[in-house]
Amino acid sequence: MQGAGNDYIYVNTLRHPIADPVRTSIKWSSCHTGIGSDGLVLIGKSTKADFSMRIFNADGSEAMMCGNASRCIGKYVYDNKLTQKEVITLETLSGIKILKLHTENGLVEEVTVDMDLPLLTNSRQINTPDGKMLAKTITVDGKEYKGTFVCMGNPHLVIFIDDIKNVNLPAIGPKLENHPLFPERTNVEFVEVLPDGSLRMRVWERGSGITMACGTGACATAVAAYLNHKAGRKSRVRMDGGDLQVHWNETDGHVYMTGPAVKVFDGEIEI
Ligand SMILES: N[C@H](CCC[C@H](N)C(=O)O)C(=O)O
Repeated sequence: MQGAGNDYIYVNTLRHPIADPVRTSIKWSSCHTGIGSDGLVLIGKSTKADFSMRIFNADGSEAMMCGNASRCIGKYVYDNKLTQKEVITLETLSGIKILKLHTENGLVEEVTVDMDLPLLTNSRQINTPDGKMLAKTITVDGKEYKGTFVCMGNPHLVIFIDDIKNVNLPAIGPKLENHPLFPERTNVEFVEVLPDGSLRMRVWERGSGITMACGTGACATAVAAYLNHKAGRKSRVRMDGGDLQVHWNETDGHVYMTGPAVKVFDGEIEI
C-alpha cells in the first residue's frame, strides 16, 4: 500500500506472524532482490486499541510512528472487513492514535489521523542544553542550515529554503540524518513556501532515504511553518508523491493530518 507515494509492505500479523521484522524489512524493501518498498509495517492486535502498528524502515530500524502507514492501516482493516467502525484507534510506539475513515462505495479513500501533540523539546532525540531547537543553525561542509526540530513521536529537522530545486538531497540528507545533534538520527525536511501559501516539501527519511512523502514529516513541516511565521495553522503540504492537509488545532493543540490511502496489490512471498 501507499500513502501519497510513501510505499510500505503491510502484513496482517493476526494471520501471518513475522518472527524477525528487522531482517524481513531489510530483505523485502530491497527493490532488486525483494519486493521494493520504504519499509515494512506490521498490523497487529492490541489490548489498548482496536489495532496496533509497528513500522520498520528499509534499513531495519524501528520507528515510533508513521503517518502515511497509519492511514493505510485504516484502509486495510476496514476494506478487509476486520472492522466496520469508521473511527478506529491504533496503538503505536508513540501512543494511541485516532483514525477517522472517509469511505466511498464501502471502501476507504482518505483518512484523518489525530497525530496528537507536537513536541518541540525532546532531550533524548536532540543534543541541545534544553533539548529544544527552533531555527538554530547547523553547519555541514561549510554550509549553514537553519533548522527547526519538531518531534511527532519521531524526530524531524525542518529547514526552510528559497528554492527547493537547489537542494542536493542525496548529498545533504544523510549528513543531517546522522548529525551528532541527533543521537537517534533524524528525518530531514526541506521546505519552500509557494506563492499560494502551500508548503512544497522534500524529505530524506531516517532509515529509508528519499521517500515520495512523509506523514509525520508533513505534520512537522506545518508546525514549524506556523512557529516560524511562514504559514497559518492549516497547511497543504505538497510532496513528490502527493499532498497532505495538516491542521494544528488551536483548541486542543493536536495536529490532524488528512490524506489518501491506496492499495497497490496483494501478494505472496516466502519468508
Ligand atoms: N523514517 C521514519 C518512519 C516513517 C515515517 C514516515 N514515512 C511517515 O509517513 O510518517 C522514522 O524513522 O522516524
